[in-house]
Amino acid sequence: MARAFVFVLDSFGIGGAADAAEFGDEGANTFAHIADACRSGKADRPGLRNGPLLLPNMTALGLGQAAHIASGYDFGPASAPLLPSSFHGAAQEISSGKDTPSGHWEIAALPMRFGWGRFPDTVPAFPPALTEAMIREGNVPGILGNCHSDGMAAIEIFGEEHIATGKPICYTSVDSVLQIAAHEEHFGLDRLYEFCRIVRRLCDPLKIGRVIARPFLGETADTFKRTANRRDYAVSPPEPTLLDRITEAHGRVLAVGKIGDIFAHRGVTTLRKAAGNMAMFDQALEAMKEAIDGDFVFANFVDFDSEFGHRRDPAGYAAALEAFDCRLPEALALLKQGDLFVLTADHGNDPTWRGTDHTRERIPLIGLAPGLTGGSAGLRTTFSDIGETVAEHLGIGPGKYGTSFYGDIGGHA
Ligand SMILES: O=P(O)(O)O[C@H]1O[C@H](CO)[C@@H](O)[C@H]1O
Ligand SMILES: [Mn+2]
Ligand SMILES: [Mn+2]
Repeated sequence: MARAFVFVLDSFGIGGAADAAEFGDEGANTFAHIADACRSGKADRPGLRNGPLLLPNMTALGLGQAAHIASGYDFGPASAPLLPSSFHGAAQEISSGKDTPSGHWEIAALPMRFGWGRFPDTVPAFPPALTEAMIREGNVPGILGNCHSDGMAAIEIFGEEHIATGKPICYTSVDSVLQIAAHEEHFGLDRLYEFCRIVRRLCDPLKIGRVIARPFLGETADTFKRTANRRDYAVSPPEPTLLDRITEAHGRVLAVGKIGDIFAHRGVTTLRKAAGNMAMFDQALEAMKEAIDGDFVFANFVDFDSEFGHRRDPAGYAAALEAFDCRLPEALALLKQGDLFVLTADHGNDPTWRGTDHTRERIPLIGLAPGLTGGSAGLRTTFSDIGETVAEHLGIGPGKYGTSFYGDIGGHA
């Protein structure tokens, strides 16, 4: 028996996806372009950060090697010594989407190769029958938006009209999402959640992955601010995931952050939530301390994606990575012999790229397995290899989709 920990740095892609061109993302590379921006002084921000990207702890786990495996990128500090028992590699996604559920479900050994519905980039974006049903069943006077949009732009453009009319702001993106922004006080937070539950049901036949509540506060376009009360209403995974397999084997899944929502709370034993990466890190440490043999701690750090990737803010993203890296030793210090600790990502979100959407990229898999030899896991053909490695580590039989790399890093023969 043993314990396993997977921390997902939401959107921390490392480029090189073989199918990036099919997504309009050829050349996108979240990590490399942040590092390049830092190196050339383009990610300096007084009072926030300066100079080259410094990630000594992730570098010691093999981030540089992982980047090189994924795209040939040379991070430079990759020549620094690696920690004993550390391992590194990169993985290609096989799911058809580059969204958060696709990435996480594939990590949890359930790739989604087909099947998500999406709304076209037209105005209106939603089919009239859906819009009519949302208004009628949701008992609202109409909807605003009805288009593809960046979330902050949607609030800036429609927020004041929303307050005046009570019409929720409904928008989408290239992902399989229908997002609903509404004012926490004028519209009401509970009412927004209730409206989202109704829209969730209406979206089921359209195979929309998530309906997302995006509450905000403020009174004018220049003062609107989204709050931490975002809530995702996801469809249930269509087959058992690693989380179900672990709980069936009587292990516990200790989820941190968005993980509960992403898996529609299936296979989740306990859930810890917090606002902001640092508070989330505190929660992840608490989960690590609580974990006993057979348990799996699965944590998501969403700020990288929502605060910096979608906002196309390389300096902010770099600062968030550096802050995360600084805290990593606290997590590593909690590891015992026989534990498996993995840092990875669910997709890319290159803050130097066009638009505001995710980018199709490979993901890093770096970590520490005290007691094992560690080394290179190479380039994996699916994110599911991470889930299968966790399964093998926890003594759970193999699933249908991925291949464990546990043997490559010195695990069970
Ligand atoms: O611009 P915001 O509202 O953050 O939207 C983003 O959030 C959605 C869910 O993560 C993505 O599909 C993307 O559109
Ligand atoms: Mn994500
Ligand atoms: Mn996102």
